[in-house]
Amino acid sequence: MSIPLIDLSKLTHESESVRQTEINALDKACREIGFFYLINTGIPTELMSALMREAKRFFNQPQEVKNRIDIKNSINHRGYGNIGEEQLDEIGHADWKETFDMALDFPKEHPLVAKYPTMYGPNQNPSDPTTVEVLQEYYVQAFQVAQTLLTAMAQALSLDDDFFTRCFKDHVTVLRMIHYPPRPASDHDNGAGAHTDYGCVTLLLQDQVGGLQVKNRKGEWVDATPIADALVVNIGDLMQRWTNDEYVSTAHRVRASLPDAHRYSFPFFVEPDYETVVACVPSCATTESPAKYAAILSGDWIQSRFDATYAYREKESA
Ligand SMILES: O=C(O)CCC(=O)C(=O)O
Ligand SMILES: [Fe+2]
Repeated sequence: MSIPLIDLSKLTHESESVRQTEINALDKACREIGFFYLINTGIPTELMSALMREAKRFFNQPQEVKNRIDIKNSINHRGYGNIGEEQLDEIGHADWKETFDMALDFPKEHPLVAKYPTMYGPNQNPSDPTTVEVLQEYYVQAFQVAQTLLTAMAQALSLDDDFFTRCFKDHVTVLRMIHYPPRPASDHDNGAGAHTDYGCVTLLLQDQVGGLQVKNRKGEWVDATPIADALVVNIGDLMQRWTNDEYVSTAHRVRASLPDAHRYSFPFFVEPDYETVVACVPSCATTESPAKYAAILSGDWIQSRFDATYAYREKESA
């Protein structure tokens, strides 16, 4: 099974038939593999290149500079994560990668920060203002793409257009930069262990190095070969649960770079407001196939997944 291609510009096309054909293709991809390439996203190529450039500059800094914004010093999961910090595959090795996470910046006085301090709050920004500017601009543009996609998914599922997007007022969507450094030839090749994503959807920008693999229904690992300017989109566990398993959250992994290659990627984890009640969407439950999961708060779910994969959070909660 190969990974299908969806054209974002067609999802809002003025021609009803073009639009409907693409929405159907999107729906099929979400049901059958839970992964697709997204082209014509509207995100300028220059912005993608700028993000790549800033990531290289950021990760290239001395270790002690990066450690000043260590994610371990942040209770709301923002900032720099060193190699070995995260282990996505619960039974394998820690991941061979370093990361930087940012999300919406909520001032300390905001009531949601007091209520959910581990999810809301300030970012830990890189010291270079250009890096911060590029990250923020990309966050805004990627969020627009997410809104268009979520609207099309609502249409595909015969829901109100804003069924999903209305849950994104105080959302906890995360933009992450990842650097997979060259690994010693003798070491394990676990760039990112096999896992599913926790949230609604993930929009991934990757460079041309390759390494991302997706598990198909037969259990075979299929390469998500990079396509220039395209995003790789996948369904997360929360969306699978929301749609009563109609849309599938599929396992994927990253084989670590070769001893001489650096890889950079940028997942954008689209996650709704903490207090979004995730209960089976009406069109996904029938008398033959009733709702399988109890309603939960989106934030409670995401939080429980973080705690399982981050060493420092495990220690805190232990
Ligand atoms: O780097 C990649 O290509 C994928 C990363 C990923 O799957 C994740 O961070 O959830
Ligand atoms: Fe992932």
